[in-house]
Amino acid sequence: MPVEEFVAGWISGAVGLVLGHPFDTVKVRLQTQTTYRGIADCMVRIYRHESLLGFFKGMSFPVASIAVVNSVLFGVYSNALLLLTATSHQERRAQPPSYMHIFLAGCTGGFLQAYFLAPFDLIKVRLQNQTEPRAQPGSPRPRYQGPMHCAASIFQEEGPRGLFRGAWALTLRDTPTLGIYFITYEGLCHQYTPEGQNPSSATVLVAGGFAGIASWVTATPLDVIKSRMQMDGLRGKVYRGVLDCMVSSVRQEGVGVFLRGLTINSARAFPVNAVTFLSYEYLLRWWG
Ligand SMILES: C[N+](C)(C)CCCC[C@H](N)C(=O)O
Repeated sequence: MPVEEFVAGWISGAVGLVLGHPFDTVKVRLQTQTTYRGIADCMVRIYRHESLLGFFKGMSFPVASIAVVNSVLFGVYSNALLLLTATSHQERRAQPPSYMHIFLAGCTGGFLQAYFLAPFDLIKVRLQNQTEPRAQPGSPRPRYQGPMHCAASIFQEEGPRGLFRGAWALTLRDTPTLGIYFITYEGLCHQYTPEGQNPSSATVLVAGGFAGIASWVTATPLDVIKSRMQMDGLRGKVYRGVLDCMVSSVRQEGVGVFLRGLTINSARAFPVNAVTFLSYEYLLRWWG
């Protein structure tokens, strides 16, 4: 089983993640709190109240965990394609796999990574939603002191299953949309690359960026539900499941609720996934 894909997936994921984290914090706040009037208002208030550091809340854990999550995604995707088409990463340029195979391999990668991602994502969302400014003398202490404390508190208060709160919504969000992610990427690369050649850096950046947008646009409705399920219980409101969360969100806020965070998700998706795919391709060619 080729391991390069796993390592390349890890490094490229980390590069994309740091770049995209400030967007991500604004998104999570907009999706789960109702006090902000929009993206700009949210950014200004985070900056004023919590300084630049406010945008990077909850980042250390995802950076550490992306090693597992992105390597599972890219590693499983690439190895699933190898199983389905019997071609390696390099050979696929000359013999492109069918879109059906790309989609299935992407869905498999998405499905498996969701389980690794679930606890890390839960902790990230809980920390991002703490609005207290960072430790100033006399200020109230936030509920969670950091990622490990957050993980330990959830474990103590809600048991090991508590760490998987929202995991089902996350799996539903990621399985089809990661199929869409890889189809868009491979499709655009194929379109703009002469037969049998490697795509140019510009092509990889643009195809990666649009893959990110296509996948995030389709993922946003379930992303809203996922974030809400992860915050559930902390501030009252108890949803009976994914469907119940959908129905009660729509009843209270209208169908527009599914679009919450769409603009910011897309704005974040382009640069994050452009650099993710660029570093992924180059690492593999370099080791190739
Ligand atoms: C499937 N869904 C759109 C949810 C995620 C796509 C993941 C791609 C990348 N790690 C990123 O954070 O943008």
